[in-house]
Amino acid sequence: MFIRLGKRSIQQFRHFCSGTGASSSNDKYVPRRALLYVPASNPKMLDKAPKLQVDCLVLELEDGVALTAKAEARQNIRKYLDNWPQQHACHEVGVRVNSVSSGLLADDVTELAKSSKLPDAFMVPKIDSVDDLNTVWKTFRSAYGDQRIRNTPTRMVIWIESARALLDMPQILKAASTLHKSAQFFRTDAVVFGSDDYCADIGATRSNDATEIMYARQHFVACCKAYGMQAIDAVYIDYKDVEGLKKQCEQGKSWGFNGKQVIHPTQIGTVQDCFLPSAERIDWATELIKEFEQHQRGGKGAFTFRGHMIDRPLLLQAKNVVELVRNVKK
Ligand SMILES: CC(C)(COP(=O)(O)OP(=O)(O)OC[C@H]1O[C@@H](n2cnc3c(N)ncnc32)[C@H](O)[C@@H]1OP(=O)(O)O)[C@@H](O)C(=O)NCCC(=O)NCCSC(=O)C[C@](C)(O)C(=O)O
Ligand SMILES: [Mg+2]
Repeated sequence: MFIRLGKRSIQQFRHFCSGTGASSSNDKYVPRRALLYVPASNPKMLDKAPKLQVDCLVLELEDGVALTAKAEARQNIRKYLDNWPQQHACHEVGVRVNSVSSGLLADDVTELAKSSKLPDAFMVPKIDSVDDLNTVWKTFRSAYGDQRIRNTPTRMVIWIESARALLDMPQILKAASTLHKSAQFFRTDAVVFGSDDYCADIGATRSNDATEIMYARQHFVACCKAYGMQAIDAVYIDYKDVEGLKKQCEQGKSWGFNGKQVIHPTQIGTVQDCFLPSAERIDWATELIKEFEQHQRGGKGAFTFRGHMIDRPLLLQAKNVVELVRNVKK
């Protein structure tokens, strides 16, 4: 539904991917090429949400909602959960609650827990420390009760938005994985870079070419990938500048990001097209995996494919391409 590829590539792909499916809903790969914020204080935007052809919807309670509108926005999301639309065009509906440091998290979660429905993901901004993560867990346990938040398919997506958090990412991401493994709390499978808050934190001036966050973005990707999590790139706030958005998407993709945050529906197409592998790349991945398997059977670890030396790391990159395309199709 979301991709524009030749019929042949898709058929070739389907054939290739059969049998490589994820084992359970908890392990499922969720495509998050674009994450669109929908401020929950705006009923008109919420009404449109189910039809938006975006990989991931972020029903927003944090900075996209004024302090004076928080209570109403919480109720709007609770009602959205209660009257869960029969169909969504997206792969994931997440709710971005307020941060631990805001002092508003408990009120958010208490209201959301009144609904019997859990969203596909809870999204938690400004995770600054391992302590913040533990507070999130305790807040959810106290509002929902232990049983409702254990072993569910609901994911957690967290935001890194300060210098301290950026440097402490290894500890934070490790703690998120441990919380899932030891307490069966929501699985964290994606991390989002909150570059505007990060710039405010380090005193940088935000620019369209984003040189001020180059180091942070590259460090961020390395940490996400070290812990097996998707890396979601910065918002491009100049939402009418399509060329600038495209350029930043391409840069992020080539650095290893899996997707990008968007604030306006007009940004979705550019971002999702960019983060979808091209037909040539899919062909490369499909053929490479086939050849790798043949060489493995012949006892060879490294071999030449289309003029390049191929070994296991290239195989893993090819498998990422396969998995993304398989999951992007509903
Ligand atoms: C920029 C704004 C104000 C322009 O809003 P607008 O109404 O002036 O735009 P428009 O061009 O007139 O809108 C055209 C149509 O699209 C709709 N529309 C427009 N936007 C949306 C949307 N997001 N979701 C769903 N529908 C949307 C809008 O309702 C309208 O529908 P209509 O033609 O039927 O009248 C608006 O797009 C918006 O509110 N976007 C979300 C802003 C937001 O949530 N920001 C917070 C997240 S980013 C952040 O926190 C930072 C970060 C990550 O944490 C960190 O880097 O630190
Ligand atoms: Mg932020």
